[in-house]
Amino acid sequence: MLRTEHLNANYGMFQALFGINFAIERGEVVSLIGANGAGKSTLLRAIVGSVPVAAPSVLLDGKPVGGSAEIDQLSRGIALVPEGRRLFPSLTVEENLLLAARNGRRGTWTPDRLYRELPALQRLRARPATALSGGQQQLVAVGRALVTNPDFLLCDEISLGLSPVAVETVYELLGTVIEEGMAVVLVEQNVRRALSKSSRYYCMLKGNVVLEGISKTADYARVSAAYFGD
Ligand SMILES: Nc1ncnc2c1ncn2[C@@H]1O[C@H](COP(=O)(O)OP(=O)(O)OP(=O)(O)O)[C@@H](O)[C@H]1O
Repeated sequence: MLRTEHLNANYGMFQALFGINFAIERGEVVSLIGANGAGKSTLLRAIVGSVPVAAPSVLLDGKPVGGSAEIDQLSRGIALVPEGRRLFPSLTVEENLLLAARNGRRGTWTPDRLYRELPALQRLRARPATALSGGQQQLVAVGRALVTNPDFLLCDEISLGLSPVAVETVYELLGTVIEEGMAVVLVEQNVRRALSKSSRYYCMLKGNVVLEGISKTADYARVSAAYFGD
């Protein structure tokens, strides 16, 4: 299990997270919803170590892993697909994937497997990553995390700004990943999609978790009130 315990996070003097208790079991799909600025990205960044936190507040299987660099979290099986993708612009699709694979763990996800799952990506492998469409770049961004073979895949707004067809392709890939037992955290702007793809959800507001529950039985009126802080 990956969890945070009373996690606080600051950007300088500004406190972005207040005592967050969040947990995800191996193989589980959990969504994280909330308005802009609620702290969803900060929570994911804190888990992978790109926002500093007190070491005991992020725990993997009961052991503190907070405060480590992102590359150390990859070796522990925690990978982030960051908001805005952040591909290396000077590298090709293939180079982006190979670099990630080298920093991650060995497993069933390799660049070749990814090309088999996504033949369109195979044809683009020699292109600079930034010469791709938004949807294609998002597939590379998800692929880059997948080839590190994580147990926990943290996805930050992977459907933002994509065409409906591109969103479908990205979620099809995630579907395969989930079926094979990888745990996924989904930060999603689209609340309906978030709830339909996850078994549990957390709703954040102003750096706090204000509501959590089972996605299937979520009461939309309550979720909406928590989301907007009514
Ligand atoms: N690098 C940073 N420096 C200072 N403040 C930041 C930084 N990144 C985020 N914040 C602030 O932290 C708070 C939480 O932001 P965060 O990006 O985690 O929210 P979010 O829920 O992911 O929203 P969004 O959907 O807009 O990404 C916001 O008030 C934001 O302005």
